[in-house]
Amino acid sequence: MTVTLPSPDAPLKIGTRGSPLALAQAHETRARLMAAFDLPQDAFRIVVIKVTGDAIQDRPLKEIGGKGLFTREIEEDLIAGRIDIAVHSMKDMPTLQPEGLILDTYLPREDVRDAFVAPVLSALDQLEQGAVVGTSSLRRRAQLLHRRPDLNVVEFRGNVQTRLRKLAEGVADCTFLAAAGLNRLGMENVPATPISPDDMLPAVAQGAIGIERRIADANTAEMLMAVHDIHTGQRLAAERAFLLRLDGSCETPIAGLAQLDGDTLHLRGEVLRPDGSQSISGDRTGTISDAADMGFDLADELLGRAGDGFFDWHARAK
Ligand SMILES: NCc1[nH]cc(CCC(=O)O)c1CC(=O)O
Repeated sequence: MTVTLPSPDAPLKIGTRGSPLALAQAHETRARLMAAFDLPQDAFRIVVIKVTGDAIQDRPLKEIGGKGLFTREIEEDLIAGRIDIAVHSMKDMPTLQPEGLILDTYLPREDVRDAFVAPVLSALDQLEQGAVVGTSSLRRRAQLLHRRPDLNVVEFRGNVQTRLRKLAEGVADCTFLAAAGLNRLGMENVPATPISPDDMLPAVAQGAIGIERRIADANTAEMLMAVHDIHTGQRLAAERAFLLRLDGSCETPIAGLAQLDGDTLHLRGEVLRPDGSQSISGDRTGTISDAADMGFDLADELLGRAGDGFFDWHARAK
């Protein structure tokens, strides 16, 4: 099949949220497509789409509830043809997409680690007894409380810039941000120390950008193959299968990371109680062709070890 390339007269419309990080990811996608096909910048149009999750800033996400708070409007525009592709942070994406859409193109993954961000301190163990940690991530909250039950975790919503401002205002002693986000925003000046995945296992798909499209749009599928990163795809296949089997929603503290060593895939996963009182983790090693099965298998093991009742808060929250 020959690809019909976009042009300034018929640009490819790239849908994205309007946060600085989302825009940086859309710009990276455009730059990679421009390079792959030797296209000018105006062969693309970046379309900023307002989503519910960004509009409501004063309430915790779990109170607003509902799935797809950051994606629904974008996916509606994609289905309706108002945009041709949508660019997402893969870690914010549900494991299943709406009918007619597919999310199987991934750009090369950035740093997967979480970073410890504090004006003065450089590591978690330097925090005083009872120190205040700002985060809106259930996973980070549970992982921190598991290690340091004395910490005082407070809700910290908003985009990266908002959280850094709150930190500067002294609302919390420290916060945690994905290193990938800081790198993509070029924020080298932020006092951030990356944490080894051995100490804090990242969210499934952290650091990966995904590009969603209409299944029926064969031309776009062909184009996107030129920017897809196979290794990221193999790692996310394992991680997202793990998440799918656990029925991961935004209400469940889950962590997962797959790493490649040649053709060998190593997957680690963790589930926690939201209050940090229990953490259950495990790992699998296999070949890349078994990626999804490794994810399902590890999830089954952790579910079995967790036993009845472990996920009860999840049922209650629904
Ligand atoms: N939930 C917000 C979100 N979604 C993706 C990233 C960072 C970039 C990435 O992981 O790809 C962030 C911010 C953060 O966790 O600090």
